[in-house]
Amino acid sequence: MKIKNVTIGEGQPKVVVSFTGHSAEEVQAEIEEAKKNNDKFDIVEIRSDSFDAMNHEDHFRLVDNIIEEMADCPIIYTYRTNGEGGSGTKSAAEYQSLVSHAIGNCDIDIVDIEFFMYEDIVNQLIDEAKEKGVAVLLSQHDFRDTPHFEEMMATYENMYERGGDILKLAYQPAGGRDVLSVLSAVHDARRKFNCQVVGISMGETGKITRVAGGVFGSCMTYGHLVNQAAPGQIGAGILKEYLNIFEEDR
Ligand SMILES: O=C1C[C@@](O)(C(=O)O)C[C@@H](O)[C@@H]1O
Repeated sequence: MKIKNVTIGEGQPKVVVSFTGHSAEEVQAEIEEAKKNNDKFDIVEIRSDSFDAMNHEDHFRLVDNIIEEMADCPIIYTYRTNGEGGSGTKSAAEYQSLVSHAIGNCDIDIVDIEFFMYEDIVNQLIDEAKEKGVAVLLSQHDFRDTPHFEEMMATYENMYERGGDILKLAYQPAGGRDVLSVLSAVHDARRKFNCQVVGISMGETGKITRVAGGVFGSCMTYGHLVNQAAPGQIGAGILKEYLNIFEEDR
């Protein structure tokens, strides 16, 4: 999948940096940091749940500002609800209206849609994204637990059948076995479904999935430039260095 100059699913997993600034000033600091370090990441994720205290106009003024400043980079628009570990407190209807506006009016490349949001909302957003040519990233997060392998595979399969271009699962592990299950699910899903997959195990125990997930088929890995967006996220510069280890002998 080629977006701008980035081919997702080829070579190293692509490094996504999450922008989580809560104000115009914090976002500006992130933009400056990103411009100084543009060799350390491939894709920008706008975590718009950070703009929850703003009105609609201010929310999208900041989104458009990031898109304009980071114009060379593929952009993911994400509104992460607090049920899935984000800071978003909007109702389902407001979630739909924000994500739908981003798809219809902003120059985004990928939209993150929470797969376990109401089915009709998810279906409508998927249809709108397809119509607009915006890639659909279907996601599920659990900051407390990791499901069994079979359940993860069923979720990947459902996401695939509903039209996801990128399928992403992120879970908190209780121990090493859970981390292995996530990697196994990534491995099998990548081979079974004709689309891109991501599997993240969070926290310290899960950090291995952020650096070595590509070996098993994960196409992207999330890091940060300024503030961590999730437990276990690694700074983008360090992440790139680790990813290079897997290319050393080539
Ligand atoms: O889904 C993800 C992955 C993530 O939760 C992480 O663990 O790095 C961070 C989020 O910003 C992003 O939307």
